[in-house]
Amino acid sequence: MSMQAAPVIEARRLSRTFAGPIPVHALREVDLTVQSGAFVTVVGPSGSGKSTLLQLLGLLDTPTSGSYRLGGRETAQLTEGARCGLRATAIGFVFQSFHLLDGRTARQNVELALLYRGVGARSAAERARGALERVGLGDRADQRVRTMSGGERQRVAIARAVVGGPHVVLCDEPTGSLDSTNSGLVMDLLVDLNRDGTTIIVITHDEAVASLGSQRLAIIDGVLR
Ligand SMILES: Nc1ncnc2c1ncn2[C@@H]1O[C@H](COP(=O)(O)OP(=O)(O)OP(=O)(O)O)[C@@H](O)[C@H]1O
Repeated sequence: MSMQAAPVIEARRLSRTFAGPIPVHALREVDLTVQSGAFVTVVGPSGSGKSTLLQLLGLLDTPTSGSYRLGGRETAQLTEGARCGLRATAIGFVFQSFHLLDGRTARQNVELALLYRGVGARSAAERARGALERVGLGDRADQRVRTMSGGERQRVAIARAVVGGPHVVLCDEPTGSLDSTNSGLVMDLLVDLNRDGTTIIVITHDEAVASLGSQRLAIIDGVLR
């Protein structure tokens, strides 16, 4: 009776080689299928290809070979403009070092994600406030990010990542700059968002974070399994 929806992510034999005197095979024929609502964790040692994988999945880099479908759409032939557009609407990013505008308020940071996509100012302000409430920072919306703790900054970054309703949220070592208390808060929040239906992919060194995954993967020397 039920029809299987297309996976959010479908990578087939995805490879990325960095050219040079000695070429680096950072990713080797990676196959990855992520269904809507999954919580994927990827662990691997330094240099194993984790960031390269996330860059490809986030349309920040293009594969040397292989196919990558995002939200049912093949991405290989997209123009740079179309890639940017798809990245802005389909993907939320959370980085280890937050990548926020420190001189702006929490709300301004979250709003910007919507304004870039052409959402009207008033609607953007409302949705930003809602997203900040969702991460427990409703009362901090007008505080400058510069004056916030690392844990609070990461929650602002998560609000920014989810505010546009992306297909998937990609997290690169989201707890890497946090102490254990704040790591715990951020992990709880990611689990919570996933329960509400957000598809999440996290790359991490942290076994505690990895253990949260419903789909747990490891990458070694560019090979994912
Ligand atoms: N732009 C680049 N040019 C050349 N080599 C690169 C480039 N980016 C990554 N590499 C190489 O590709 C391999 C995988 O790197 P990647 O950053 O994906 O690893 P990682 O698992 O994320 O490592 P870490 O945990 O230390 O961040 C490494 O050998 C790295 O040196």
